[in-house]
Amino acid sequence: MKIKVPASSANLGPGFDSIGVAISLYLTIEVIGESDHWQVDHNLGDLPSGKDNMIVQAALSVKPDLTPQHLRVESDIPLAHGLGSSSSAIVGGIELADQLGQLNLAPHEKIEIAAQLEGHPDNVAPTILGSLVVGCKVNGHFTAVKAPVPPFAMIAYIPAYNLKTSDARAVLPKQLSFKEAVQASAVANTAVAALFAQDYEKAGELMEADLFHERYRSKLVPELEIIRNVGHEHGAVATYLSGAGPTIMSLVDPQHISDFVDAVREAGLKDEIRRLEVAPRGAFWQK
Ligand SMILES: Nc1ncnc2c1ncn2[C@@H]1O[C@H](COP(=O)(O)OP(=O)(O)O)[C@@H](O)[C@H]1O
Ligand SMILES: N[C@@H](CCOP(=O)(O)O)C(=O)O
Repeated sequence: MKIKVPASSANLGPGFDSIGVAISLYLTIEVIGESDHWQVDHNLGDLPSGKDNMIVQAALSVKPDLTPQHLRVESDIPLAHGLGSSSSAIVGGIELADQLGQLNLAPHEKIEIAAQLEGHPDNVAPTILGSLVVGCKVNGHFTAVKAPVPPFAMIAYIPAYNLKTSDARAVLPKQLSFKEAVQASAVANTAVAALFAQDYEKAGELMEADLFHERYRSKLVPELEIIRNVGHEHGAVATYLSGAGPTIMSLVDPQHISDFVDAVREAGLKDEIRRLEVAPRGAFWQK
């Protein structure tokens, strides 16, 4: 049995800690069988291979008495690159506990557990539900709503360097003034309204008008402004910092993909560019 868990791209500009979209790169967890200790064989460098692996930790946080398993983990989600690898690991662990422990958790219960572990729902909610999701914490619990998926190609520029989410959060201010907070939230609210109205001209402008995080993080990811400017001339409806970065995501009119990619190259950016798809389905099991 295998669990397949999609990646995710969070924030979409002003939806900081709130909006995310599931992406068609996958973490795969294969259950080989019971063992006398937790064993995680993986292709992910020096990540833990035992009980201290994040997937196992998430599973045990749901069901501490789970029988240890031998797992084989493969992933095409780059680590510490703003594509939600840690959220996919957490969601994978919750799915594992749900299946092995026959817990029959409902999607909203999985979101609650995963968002508590991750601290915010923007990656975990789409990773569980699939497609584009808006969520928040309210009255002490997490809530999430699916939104229409924009009909554009998701073109990711994936810099070679890593950026840990914790490092990219450390550059954010502790406080915003009341005036700034009102303006930042007004931009986010209107962006969400435009996404639901499927008015992508307005949505694109608003997705590029974030005031919560990108202006503080752009010094860590200087490619953001370059690609955003290229996008304005070459068919992108919006370019945003994917999660905490360093991946930069552009929503591009499918007719303009090669023009856009050529222009990014002409701007001197040499790292990986990938066309990704929105994953319509969240984490699932297969035989
Ligand atoms: N499959 C996995 N198994 C165990 N730990 C993982 C896995 N995927 C990610 N992680 C942990 O999450 C960290 C990356 O999380 P983070 O800095 O939030 O970046 P991102 O979620 O954007 O990839 C990795 O360094 C590792 O500690
Ligand atoms: N809202 C978070 C999202 C982090 O996503 P990740 O993919 O970088 O883990 C943030 O912007 O810090």
